[in-house]
Amino acid sequence: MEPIGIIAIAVAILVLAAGSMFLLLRPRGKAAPPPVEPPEVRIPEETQAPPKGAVEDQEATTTIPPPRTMPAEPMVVPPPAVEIPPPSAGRMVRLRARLARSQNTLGKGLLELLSRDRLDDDTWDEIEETLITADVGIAPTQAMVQDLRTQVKVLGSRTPDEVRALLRKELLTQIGTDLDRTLHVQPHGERPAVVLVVGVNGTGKTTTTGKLARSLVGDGRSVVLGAADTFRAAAADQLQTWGDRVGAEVVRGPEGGDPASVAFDAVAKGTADKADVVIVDTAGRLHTKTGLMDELGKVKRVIEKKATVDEVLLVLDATTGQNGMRQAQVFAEVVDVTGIALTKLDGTAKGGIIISVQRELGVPVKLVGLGEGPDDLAPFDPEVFVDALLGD
Ligand SMILES: Nc1nc2c(ncn2[C@@H]2O[C@H](COP(=O)(O)OP(=O)(O)OP(=O)(O)O)[C@@H](O)[C@H]2O)c(=O)[nH]1
Repeated sequence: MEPIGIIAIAVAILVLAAGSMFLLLRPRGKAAPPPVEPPEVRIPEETQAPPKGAVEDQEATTTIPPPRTMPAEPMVVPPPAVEIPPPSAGRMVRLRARLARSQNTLGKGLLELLSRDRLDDDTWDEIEETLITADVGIAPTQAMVQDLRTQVKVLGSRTPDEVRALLRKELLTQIGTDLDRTLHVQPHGERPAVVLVVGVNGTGKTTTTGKLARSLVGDGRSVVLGAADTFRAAAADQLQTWGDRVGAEVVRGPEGGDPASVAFDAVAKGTADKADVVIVDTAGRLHTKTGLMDELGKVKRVIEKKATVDEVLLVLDATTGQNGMRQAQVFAEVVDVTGIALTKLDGTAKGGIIISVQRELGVPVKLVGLGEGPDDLAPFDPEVFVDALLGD
């Protein structure tokens, strides 16, 4: 065969082979490019979020493997920082602006009326009404009007300064400047002084007990608190918070337990710790007079097995007026009240209650509550009070 023939046959074989290879390898139909799958990410078991409902089921099932982490260090909760409260002196001066509403009624109102050129019967009626509205009470109001009438006659024409001096003197006479308003909280040698806090619930009894503890600590005394208001569970917790803040021990009993037993334990603790003062917060429910007498009488008798009750503080809410006064009278008949803590005197126009409560109960107001802040309880100072009412 001619070389040209051989070449032609070889080319033909090559073309045939290439054609059949193309047919074999050609893709069938128009295929889409394969989707690009994201690479699989494996999350370590501990960090996977639990399926919905797994948290609730955790207690009921044992299928959740225990955590593989190292056991955590036990959490140490730092004890609450003990505060150093300010001393009680000068508090009433600091809080005098809180008497603004009583200042408008008793102070400015009376000053304006007494400064009129002619003081006719209508004006004296207005003066009387102002005093009654401020809760001065009927009998003290009549006494005040009588005194003021006499002195105005003596004076004749009056300068504003004279009117102010006249009213200042009269208010101080009615409030009393020579009553013993000191709190009896001196310890007896190794034995602490005991303060019993009584009064209707909601008057601010527990708050006043806590504030008093703060103020005594601020004056450098050591205090033990007795949560003998076992009737209201939250009262003991409330007192605990007050005590914790100033580092005062709080003795409490079971809810609904015997208040006398808590009072006894508190006095025992105060004696053992050589505390200066034990303050006992009582429930003093006004169910019946005999029930109240039994409860408070027992608390007092039990304390007297170990100590003496130096002070029985009656807490009275200044905003409750004559109704509060009637309730206070029941307490005064049941225990020998030695002093009154008049709360919520801030924001009330009824500052005259100081005059009526002292007259009705025959005991001095020793403390006044002038706000919800922890240091808003002040030893009552008649001169600062009257000057705050009359303005400078
Ligand atoms: N504005 C004002 N609020 C006061 C004053 N004293 C107490 N309060 C508030 O009166 C409310 C009642 O006080 P509590 O101390 O819980 O009353 P309580 O008499 O102890 O009540 P019980 O524990 O149920 O006996 C609280 O909101 C106190 O903050 C005060 O002087 N001024």
